[in-house]
Amino acid sequence: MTKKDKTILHVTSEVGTLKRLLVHSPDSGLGRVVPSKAQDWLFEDIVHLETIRRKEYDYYTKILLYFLDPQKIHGKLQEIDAPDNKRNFYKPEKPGFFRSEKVIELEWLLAEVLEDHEIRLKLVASVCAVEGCSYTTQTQLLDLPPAQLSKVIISGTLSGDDLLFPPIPNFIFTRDIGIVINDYVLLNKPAKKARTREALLAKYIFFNHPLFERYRNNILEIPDTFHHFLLPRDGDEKKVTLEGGDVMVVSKDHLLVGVSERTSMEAAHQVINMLFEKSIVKKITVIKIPKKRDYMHIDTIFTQVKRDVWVMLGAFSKKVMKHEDDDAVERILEGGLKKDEKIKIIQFRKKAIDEPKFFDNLEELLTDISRNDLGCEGKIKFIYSGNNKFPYDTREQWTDSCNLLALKEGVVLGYDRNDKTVEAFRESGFMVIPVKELLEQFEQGVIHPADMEDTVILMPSAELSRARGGFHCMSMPLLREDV
Ligand SMILES: NC(=O)NCCC[C@H](N)C(=O)O
Repeated sequence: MTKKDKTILHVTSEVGTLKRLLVHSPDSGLGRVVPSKAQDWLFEDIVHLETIRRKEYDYYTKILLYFLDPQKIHGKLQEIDAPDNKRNFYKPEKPGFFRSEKVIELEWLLAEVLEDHEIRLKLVASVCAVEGCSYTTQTQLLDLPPAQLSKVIISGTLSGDDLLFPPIPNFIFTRDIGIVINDYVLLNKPAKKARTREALLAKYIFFNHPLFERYRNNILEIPDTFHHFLLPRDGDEKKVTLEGGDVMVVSKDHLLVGVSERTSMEAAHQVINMLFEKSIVKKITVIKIPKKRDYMHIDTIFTQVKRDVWVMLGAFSKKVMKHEDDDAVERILEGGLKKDEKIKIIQFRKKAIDEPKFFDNLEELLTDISRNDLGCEGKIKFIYSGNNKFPYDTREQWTDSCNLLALKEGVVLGYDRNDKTVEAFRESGFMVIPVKELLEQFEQGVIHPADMEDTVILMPSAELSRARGGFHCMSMPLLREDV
């Protein structure tokens, strides 16, 4: 990979036109998750590998390339997907791989990092230590060529069905390995053991790949506290865990940090100290959400669509849900929610850190961001999961109705299964188009990505949604145009 473009990392918003991102397409490890282990590996179910790749994720790759690196794909779709080509376009180890410097596949980056002998020694030793491999396995791994080694380290599989260590099926959720904040990268510390190897690989890639050479001093890591090592019980409260789904850059001066099932209060505290000390942002808002599998990270309950449009779960809204039993709703909203099931929002400013500002609900915060950080003047629009109707609100949030990826302002990718949320988008004036149809129109030159506005692109999702993440999770933006 070359460094043709000067700016590699720069993200100052959630909605500026996406120019470069890190992704990882489902590797063979996903096809080896067994039912009794699915939950340990943070999947809701086992998935069908061929379907998740060919019928689902490949569309994501195609649409990303069309928006970010069109010369790789425009006019070539028929040939790319011809059965004779055996999906080689999507496979990093094959000569026909798409090799885009805009839509960057992690397996390919890792292979390039592993070309350096010294790094290969260190990384193989680290992976083997984490996974408890034998010395013989470690030696065997060192003999592999870089592309094959990269594949083995990610999938856990040497060849055929020879499994050396567990797969890391959640590596497709590249959002959770790190987050670009302005010109910095904040590396993550996963809460779940199943995601430990992902963090290790991300660390080696950012610290060693030539692509990020100019940014080595801009890589931020948050350490564990000694309280956590020394105090078995109270130490837990001091545990530092942080996953990218809990971090959102909403403007160049303002960062949101979720405190959730995955991101600890101690991590939020460290992020605040570090980012203020280095003057990376001026304002950090901590959003404490219930520690619940349903919500996992803040990006599972809201994401941004446009400067003045957000999609969110109504449960964290000030509005009463459009529920058939209004009394029950009143009870739930006023008394029914346990204390730790409520959302808490506290905003810190660098210049007056001792005077935090509190927000009562999510809409209040998001409205404040749209108006005061992004300069919107009109009405701020909220689109609710499941059109705010019970039980579709919760059902669709579970299948990532709130976890959308903005390719540019107003043009978002979401799952096709979230019918009521899609209905809400339509009612708010958005166009809705299935990805297959859109790709055909791109190929025929009927539409161009640059001309698209206010559109939800519907992506096939039967298998992907079982992994419990949407396109926001499946992306780590490296470069976005400023809004
Ligand atoms: N940012 C996100 O919300 N990521 C989704 C991660 C899903 C994955 N199965 C996990 O539980 O970690």
